[in-house]
Amino acid sequence: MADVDIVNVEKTFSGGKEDSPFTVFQDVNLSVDSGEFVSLLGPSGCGKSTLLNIVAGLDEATAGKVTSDDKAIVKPGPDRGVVFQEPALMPWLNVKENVKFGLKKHKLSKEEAEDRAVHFLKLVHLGKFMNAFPHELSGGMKQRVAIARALAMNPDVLLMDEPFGALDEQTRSMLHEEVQSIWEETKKTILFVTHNIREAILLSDRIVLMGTRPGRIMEVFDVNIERPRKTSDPDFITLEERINDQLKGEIHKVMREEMGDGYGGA
Ligand SMILES: Nc1ncnc2c1ncn2[C@@H]1O[C@H](COP(=O)(O)OP(=O)(O)OP(=O)(O)O)[C@@H](O)[C@H]1O
Repeated sequence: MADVDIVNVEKTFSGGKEDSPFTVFQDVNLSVDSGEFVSLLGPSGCGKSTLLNIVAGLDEATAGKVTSDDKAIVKPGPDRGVVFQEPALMPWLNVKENVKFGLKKHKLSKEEAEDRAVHFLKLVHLGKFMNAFPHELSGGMKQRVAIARALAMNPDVLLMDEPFGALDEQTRSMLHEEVQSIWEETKKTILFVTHNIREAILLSDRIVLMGTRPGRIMEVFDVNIERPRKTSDPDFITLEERINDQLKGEIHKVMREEMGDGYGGA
């Protein structure tokens, strides 16, 4: 297990809009405890994916520092697994081979790699589909393979960027249950990007609401609701409304700036 510390982080893209430097966010500070489930929520473009990519080591902060267990993050590492919205499986490999492929750098014996792949595929309920090929799977099943692939590498931190964004409501809901039980069983530290307020409340210990223009952390909500959570729970509804009000205000701000006088929203 490991924690993540994001200290005074800024990200500026040099070739931003109209080719001038574009600062996505500044002074972002966030500590994620070991074993904690934290969601990043915010309007499109506020920099959720950019921040996640910096923690993954796939992108670099312009200023500030990001550490995991006090070690500076400068590149991707086996201590951090990433699951994206698109599962990006290799079509020529079957399900088990796809999971084992991710283990190549781990220098495991053949038996160990096999055991790990089988264990995590069973954990995501794909025990019967180990020999199937990606084109034979539904979107939800493909995403389960991607989750098993990330977990098989045994990372301390799991970084998930809208992993269920492309799935239908029912599949999404099943995967919510699976992610919760995996998290409870493995006690991974999870940083989870989503647009979906309900998804964030269902899964997280804390929800970090990000705003845009300038990108920043607006508010951090503790989700003190007993698990398993129900969307009909009065505490759930109250928190959903609080977050929704803040998020709506932020989205209207973006629309007003983009559309000027032509915008008829609140
Ligand atoms: N490589 C890049 N070069 C220039 N600008 C970029 C680059 N990557 C992202 N951006 C800009 O940075 C901002 C933040 O993007 P990012 O994808 O992190 O936002 P997001 O909150 O994850 O959005 P969404 O919810 O729509 O996925 C956007 O305005 C985007 O256009």
